Amino acid sequence: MTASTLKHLTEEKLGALIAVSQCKAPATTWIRGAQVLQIYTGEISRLNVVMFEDRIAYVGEKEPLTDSNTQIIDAQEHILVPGYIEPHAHSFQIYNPRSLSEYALARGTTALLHDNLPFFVQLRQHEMEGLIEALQDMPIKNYWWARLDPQVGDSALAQRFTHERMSRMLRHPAVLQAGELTYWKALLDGDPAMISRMHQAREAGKRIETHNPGASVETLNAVAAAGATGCHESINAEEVMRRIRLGYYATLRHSSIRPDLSALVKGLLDGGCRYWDRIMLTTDGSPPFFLQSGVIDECIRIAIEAGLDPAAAYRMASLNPAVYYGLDQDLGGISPGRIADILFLDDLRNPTPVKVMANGRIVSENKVLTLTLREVEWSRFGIDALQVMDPVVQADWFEVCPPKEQVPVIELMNAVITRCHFETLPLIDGKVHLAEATGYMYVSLLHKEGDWITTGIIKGFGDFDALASTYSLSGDLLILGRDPVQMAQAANHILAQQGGICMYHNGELRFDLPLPLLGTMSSSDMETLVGETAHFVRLMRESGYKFADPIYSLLFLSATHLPKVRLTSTGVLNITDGRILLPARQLPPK
Ligand SMILES: Nc1ncnc2[nH]cnc12
Repeated sequence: MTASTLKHLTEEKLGALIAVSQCKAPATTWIRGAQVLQIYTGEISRLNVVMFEDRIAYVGEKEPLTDSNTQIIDAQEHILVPGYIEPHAHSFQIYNPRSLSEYALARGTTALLHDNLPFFVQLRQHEMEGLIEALQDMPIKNYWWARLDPQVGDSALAQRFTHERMSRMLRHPAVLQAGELTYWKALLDGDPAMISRMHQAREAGKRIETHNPGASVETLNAVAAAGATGCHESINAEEVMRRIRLGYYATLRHSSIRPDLSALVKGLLDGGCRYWDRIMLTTDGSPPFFLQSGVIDECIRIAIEAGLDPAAAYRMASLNPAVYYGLDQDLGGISPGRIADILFLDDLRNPTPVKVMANGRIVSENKVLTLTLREVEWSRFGIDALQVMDPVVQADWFEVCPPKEQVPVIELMNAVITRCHFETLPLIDGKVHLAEATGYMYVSLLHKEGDWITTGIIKGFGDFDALASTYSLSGDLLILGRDPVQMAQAANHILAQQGGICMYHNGELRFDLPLPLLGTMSSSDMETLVGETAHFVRLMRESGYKFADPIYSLLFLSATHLPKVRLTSTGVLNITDGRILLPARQLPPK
């Protein structure tokens, strides 16, 4: 390991910081006369911020020693706040860790914690570590989480979580937390492998994020007893308070599937909440279209508009995560000794910075980066086109042959929650026939290398001829539609291009988004992806999709951490009791 997330602090630099702080050596940068939000107290004062290279040496009323090399930035018009920290990024939602980094940095998010899930399950360990390293030494600080479970019912993926790999991940200096813990049920049932992973995380001194939607006080107690320290699943103020009372940090979400932040802040204010220091903010892996109005800057704006004292809102986005992850000696405040990640605002009520300074250099003006982040050579880390079967999918692969007269139908209740009804649908030769059944579609999960297919019937997803996607949590192909012939055409299209999302209607390709990185990520920049994904959402709405985010619906149809029915390698699975409602079919060997 050579690179590091924070620039190395040498003894020489420490000496220089002391000298600059006392005007015994010239500053390299002096931000003159700005109003500074003192994040530790909430005061706003007109102060000088003085730097040696990438670190702050002095904050106060005195003027620094300068020389001809000192860069002086006049900031009388600006309010300075610390760089924002996104503690919960799923950096594979059509964008990739680098494109998200660029976009977030341009808007003032100077540190990200990335989910390692698809990378960890698909890459070899040295590739995973290579990827982490390739994203180090940047103006944006890229930290990671280490998953404890694969979040899909696939034993091959579960086997990748070996003791040795977990230990390497958890000891990695760029990994700040374990989680998110979605198999908490197995942990509470005493699963030795899960207990061992929690123990490893604690021994490594890492935070543990859990994923406990709707959890009771009893469940939260048990998960905290097992070592969990944070949870981002609160959907009302009482759930936030329940977590804080038990010692958790609570992260409030403004995400495409849970845009709860405004209501949470209002609920907490109405309830007289006085404890905001253990609260953080996240966009929780929202797809590009949802990030159009910003990243953590947008979360702060929403919190302020909901009535929160601006100083508290900024603290939730900077100091609180820095303290939680043990980084506040280096990040989270504009104060001596810290890295100079400083945002220049026009107005405290507008958190989108007009200038972003990271590591002591201006890196963005008016949401446009003024430098280029280092390229990542994805293929060096095994991040390539998805290895898939040949494009030989046939229409009859999507047939659904229910064992009894009643067919288990998956109903989408919102963007991500499903439930199952047993319904009577037209059958021809024992196969479900949807030609006359409005609102119902065929849905399949096809193993990416063509070993098996799980088929079923879905309603509530809209009404279109065909959609195929390699963007799925299990990494397999999700294929939906009313017309099996076009479904096969759509599947073959994305197999031929080794990854992507496409839609066919009336025999025509209506939408085509190649995803050349592991079938879930594009190599285009975020601005392009904001447009592409907004277009996809529009098309889906026109096709009858009614919920907040069709991209998440695709991702999670194969994710077994959510209720109540999912598509898996063994069949259509009832999550509640583990029953297979429709078994997967093995496909003939190629
Ligand atoms: N648990 C999860 N896994 C993957 N992506 C997510 N986005 C939000 N929650 C997620």
